[in-house]
Amino acid sequence: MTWTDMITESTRKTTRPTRPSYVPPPFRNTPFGYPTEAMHTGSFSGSAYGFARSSPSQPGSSRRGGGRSRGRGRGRSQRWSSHPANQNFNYQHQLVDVGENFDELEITEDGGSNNNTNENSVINFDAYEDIPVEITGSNIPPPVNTFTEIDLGQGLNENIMRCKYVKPTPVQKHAIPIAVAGRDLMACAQTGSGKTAAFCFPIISGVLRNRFHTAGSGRGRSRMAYPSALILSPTRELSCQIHEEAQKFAYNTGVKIVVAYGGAPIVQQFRNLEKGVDILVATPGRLVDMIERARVSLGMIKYLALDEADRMLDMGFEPQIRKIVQQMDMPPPGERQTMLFSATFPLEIQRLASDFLSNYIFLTVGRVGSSTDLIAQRVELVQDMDKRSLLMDLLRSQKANGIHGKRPLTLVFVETKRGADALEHWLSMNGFPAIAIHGDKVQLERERALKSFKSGATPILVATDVASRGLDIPHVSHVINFDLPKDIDDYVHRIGRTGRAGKSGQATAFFCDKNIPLAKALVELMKEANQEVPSWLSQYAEHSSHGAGSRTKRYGGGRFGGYDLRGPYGGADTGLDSYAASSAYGNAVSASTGYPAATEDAGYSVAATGESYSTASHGYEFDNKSVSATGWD
Ligand SMILES: Nc1ncnc2c1ncn2[C@@H]1O[C@H](COP(=O)(O)OP(=O)(O)OP(=O)(O)O)[C@@H](O)[C@H]1O
Repeated sequence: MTWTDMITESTRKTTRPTRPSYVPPPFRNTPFGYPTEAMHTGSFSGSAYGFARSSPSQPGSSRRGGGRSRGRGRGRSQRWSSHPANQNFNYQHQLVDVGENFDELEITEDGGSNNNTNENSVINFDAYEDIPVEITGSNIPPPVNTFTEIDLGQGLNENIMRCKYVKPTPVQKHAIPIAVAGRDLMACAQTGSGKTAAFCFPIISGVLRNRFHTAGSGRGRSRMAYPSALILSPTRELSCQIHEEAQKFAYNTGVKIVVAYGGAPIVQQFRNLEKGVDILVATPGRLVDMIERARVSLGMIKYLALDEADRMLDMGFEPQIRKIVQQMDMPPPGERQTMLFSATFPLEIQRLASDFLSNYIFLTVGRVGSSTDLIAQRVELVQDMDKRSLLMDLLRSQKANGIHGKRPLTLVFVETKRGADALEHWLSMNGFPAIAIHGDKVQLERERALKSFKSGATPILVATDVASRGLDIPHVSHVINFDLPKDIDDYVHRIGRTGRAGKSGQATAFFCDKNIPLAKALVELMKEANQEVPSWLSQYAEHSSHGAGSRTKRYGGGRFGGYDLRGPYGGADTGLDSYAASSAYGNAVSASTGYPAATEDAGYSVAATGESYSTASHGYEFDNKSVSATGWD
């Protein structure tokens, strides 16, 4: 059985019975399952697509390939091709007809209605042009402006093109070179800004580089699986989404990716593991179960990524996470590479980071915990009893505004599971097709609800916070906080289900008396995202204390936004005390891609590296070499 047969087989036998097979959206409805003739004929060459520019070498960054000698163009391409691992997947590449296999992988039940072919190519890149970037840590690898500047390998580069990812997003520009250089990373970037690829690409590329053995399943008679990468995420749906994304990125490379999450039969997941696994995507609870049953060993883990790490703590997963990372057989920090990603990083997660990460780089793209200004935010003052009629008015008024001939999707967040069921029922009775998703529904119902919403069959999803994090659903044009969350970070993630990948979105919040503790944080957040704040909300904010949702409390006082707890030099023992006092960035790093002058004071970052970044508009300097870094260019 070929690898692609196996992957198709495993996808068919997925524990998610409503999704028998999968084809990544960008590849659907294309004659051969991929968009261009050039791809079909395999006419990419390393020099054309892979390795056009060499990066300045970074001291101390060589552990996992980042410090390998790098040539330019053809020379580097030849080196890559001669790599045994690369020969292996080139060989597979020749044997396997890409188009046929994409046809095999097609999702049939979507009926094409969830087809977002070409969507990535129309991403609004300009939307991120002036995003502020802050980096702390030592020996920071420089950012890139194109994917081809990074030595990700031919197979992955081809898949990036197939996905129509034309340029890296800002977080990808910075995070990918850092991760490819083998460095630990704590990265915070706004919702919908491409964090998934930012950790998937380096992991897949690293797995390919180190692939001298077959994927880690049982050795000898043991049925233990030995993945070399682990991606932890808080919810089942998010784990499934990351799994699908990663499969798309690893298509036809031979990298085996398996997902494990609760609420689905564990036996099927064991079978998937037995077929071999390089990258395991898992929720913490199910993973602990598998480890305790001696079906998964973490002894070979080289890459560990925690997506939405702060949410995992909120959900009470800290004991499981600590168990997985610190008390099992996982290699310690320094021997594995660890990455934490989220759009929000409250203080408690930074403390966890200091236990899990080694000599890490702290990256923030956009202000920590901020919402993107692609989302138009409105807040309506309303009594509890009037919420339903206000919701009805909103839904009626948007009914006419279709996207691509389809009705826009609306995500309505409520506080409780019972509230979700009740609102779903009430909306349905009133002629608004709605479906609910929450933690009391069995997994199959949750998946059906999500699928029906994604496809547009049921254009209103009533959800608890189970759907607030990470889910990437095209065409969500409006997020309504029917009940506001208690915590501002949850608000940020909820509204982040719209306004993704450079597209605009709308968010409406129903504010009632019990939300007064959130007023201050909400006003700060809205102002920062250049939103109009109603005067009544400002008044509430002035009269309320910091309250439960306070950003100041969450992010540690003083500065608005997050900062590196290790201090301005990222904890580096610089021996350069005098530099700490200097604000002139001498021998220090401050990275800002076109940081607006008005906000510059809130966004300093320094690290002692001996390099200097210029904060002059749209430019960097590395070791006196100018590198264009104008956000997206
Ligand atoms: N370089 C790129 N070019 C075009 N589209 C991209 C690129 N990177 C990511 N995307 C698309 O942007 C969307 C959002 O990406 P992703 O889900 O990774 O965001 P995120 O930052 O993880 O969001 P969240 O914080 O909500 O989890 C996805 O549809 C993804 O396919």
